Amino acid sequence: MVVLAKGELEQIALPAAAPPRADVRSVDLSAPAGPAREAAARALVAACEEHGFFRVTGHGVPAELVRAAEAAAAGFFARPQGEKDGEAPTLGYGSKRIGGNGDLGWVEYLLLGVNPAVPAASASSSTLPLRGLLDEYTVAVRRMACAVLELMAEGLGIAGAGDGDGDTVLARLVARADSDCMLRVNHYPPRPALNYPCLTGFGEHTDPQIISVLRANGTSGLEVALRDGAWASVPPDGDAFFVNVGDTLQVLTNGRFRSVRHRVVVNSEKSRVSMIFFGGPPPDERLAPLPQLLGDDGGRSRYRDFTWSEFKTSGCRTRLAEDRLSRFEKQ
Ligand SMILES: C=C1C[C@]23C[C@@]1(O)CC[C@H]2[C@@]12CC[C@H](O)[C@@](C)(C(=O)O1)[C@H]2[C@@H]3C(=O)O
Ligand SMILES: O=C(O)CCC(=O)C(=O)O
Ligand SMILES: [Fe+2]
Repeated sequence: MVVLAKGELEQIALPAAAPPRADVRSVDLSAPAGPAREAAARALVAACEEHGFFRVTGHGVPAELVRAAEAAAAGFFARPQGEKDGEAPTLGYGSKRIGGNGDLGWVEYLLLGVNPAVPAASASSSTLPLRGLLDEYTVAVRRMACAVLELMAEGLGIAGAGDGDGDTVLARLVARADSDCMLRVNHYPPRPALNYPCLTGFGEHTDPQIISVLRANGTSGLEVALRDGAWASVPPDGDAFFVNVGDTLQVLTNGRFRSVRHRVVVNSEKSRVSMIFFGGPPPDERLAPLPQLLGDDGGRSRYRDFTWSEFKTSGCRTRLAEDRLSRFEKQ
């Protein structure tokens, strides 16, 4: 349940709007080596440059695992409020407050680190099955995120830039044992019967990490900002995965890829459950445009170097909608 205090509803009310449908590009991760894979890699790069957003097909994540994780999450959100609140320390349960700087949304959520020291130890007997399924789901989606980054490296012509262990430079940033990855499960209850036609579910923002892999239960609500700033709605698709370019990937590509601004609007009678994997780098990783990608800009980097923990610390002080990269841009 999401309970808003007097005055808070006005903060998240939105005017009725039906943005046009986004033209979401599809990338087939299962394309066989050769011309088909080269075409998929080119399509991926074009989508990241143009929109910072695309759909992934041929992803290899078992549908049964997705359904089971989503059903277990929906079951958790249906529990009594007191039980859910009790899982704040173990499952990162929260409601209506996003981050610590006053952002509100018509949402309740779970927010989990992907590399906790002893994952199952923090789960109670009643949340153990949910925790186990979310862990299994995360492993599968993280693998997919790395496969997307491998294909991306091929499309960018930097696939030989690994250290010989098979992973390319981009995939390795998310694959390492100490990579700072997270899983978020959001539940947007149906829009309440009020005077407002639309509510902010999750306010507009860009994701700070390298890559986000999102899926939802076939309920609409996700919108992406186009280059001209206009919103476009992402058609609901219960079977697909969507990928967002994050701020860090914008930096690594020296601004060639676009960290996509997105939001969730609640105007549906159906509840929306989404699961998002955020692939972030290890805390001490120094981030800067990849040298191989500086060519197009005459060798000039648009961003100053920073570590992921520096970026995270500075980002945690910002409101959701703020541009977190501007302070790292070179003049
Ligand atoms: C307002 C905030 C919530 C957020 C941390 C921040 O200070 C700014 C970035 C927000 C965001 C957006 C993407 C992810 O949902 C998230 C977990 C993340 O890494 O950055 C959230 C943060 C959060 O909810 O704590
Ligand atoms: O719940 C969604 O569909 C998107 C949420 C989102 O953008 C986020 O959690 O960062
Ligand atoms: Fe997001």
